[in-house]
Amino acid sequence: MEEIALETHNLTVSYNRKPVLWNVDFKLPKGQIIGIIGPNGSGKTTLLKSIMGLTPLSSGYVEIFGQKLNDVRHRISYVPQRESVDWDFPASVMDVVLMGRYSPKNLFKRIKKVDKDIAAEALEKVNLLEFSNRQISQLSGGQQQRVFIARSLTQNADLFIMDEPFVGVDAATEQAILTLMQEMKSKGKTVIVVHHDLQTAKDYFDWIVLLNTRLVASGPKSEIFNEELLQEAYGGKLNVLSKVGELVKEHDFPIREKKRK
Ligand SMILES: Nc1ncnc2c1ncn2[C@@H]1O[C@H](COP(=O)(O)OP(=O)(O)OP(=O)(O)O)[C@@H](O)[C@H]1O
Repeated sequence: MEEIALETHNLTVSYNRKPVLWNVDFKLPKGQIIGIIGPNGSGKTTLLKSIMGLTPLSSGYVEIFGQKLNDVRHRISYVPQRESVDWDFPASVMDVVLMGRYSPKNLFKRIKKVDKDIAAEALEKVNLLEFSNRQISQLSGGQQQRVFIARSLTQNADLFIMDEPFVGVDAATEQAILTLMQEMKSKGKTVIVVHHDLQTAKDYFDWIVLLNTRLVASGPKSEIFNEELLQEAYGGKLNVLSKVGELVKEHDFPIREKKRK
């Protein structure tokens, strides 16, 4: 593999002694858009939290750009799941985006004009500049999601980690977020996204990690979208996703991609 952005080694995480991630071991390439996919409760959010040091590991370790989290924290931007945020705190949209300009090392820095310009530019990118002074609690769900992405953009990170950024957003916002991800990729950034929708995963990501408590597979999407692996990850739930057969057929990537070239 080319350069590695992130690797986990025998990662096990338990809640109340019940493992929700079991011996998860993978390496993710730099400069790609990576989807973490799996059914409800398969440990996707827990995986992101353990990468970010927000949940204790039972065993194993994580390396980011070959280093420990604390040495590279300033190079990572994390956008949590929208439901996990308390949206009632009193802060304007601009305040929230400006938070991206602080880091644990400079918590008390003074915000300068350049920071405000960067924040305004990020808000412009997510089409929310006109809402700068609005209280964050007075935005729609999709708009709140975009504010968090704007905050993430101001951090000048090399690795972006996002938990379900497409949930509850309209088609235009979904497209805007995808475009931003592509832009990040074109600048050599790595984007890791938790995503639950198999149907769209095939279009959105370059690389897929299939998770169901343990690692089912990790690889370029052309290698991952086959019925056997999807069955392994989704098991009986695949019957619910009635179109999975079509999905696999439709997803004859190697042939299609070759034709396109
Ligand atoms: N703080 C917690 N305490 C106890 N159990 C938890 C906690 N957080 C998550 N779990 C459990 O761990 C398992 C994995 O949860 P996680 O949120 O990581 O899954 P997920 O794949 O992100 O799910 P979804 O697609 O539904 O968001 C689930 O069974 C969940 O109930």
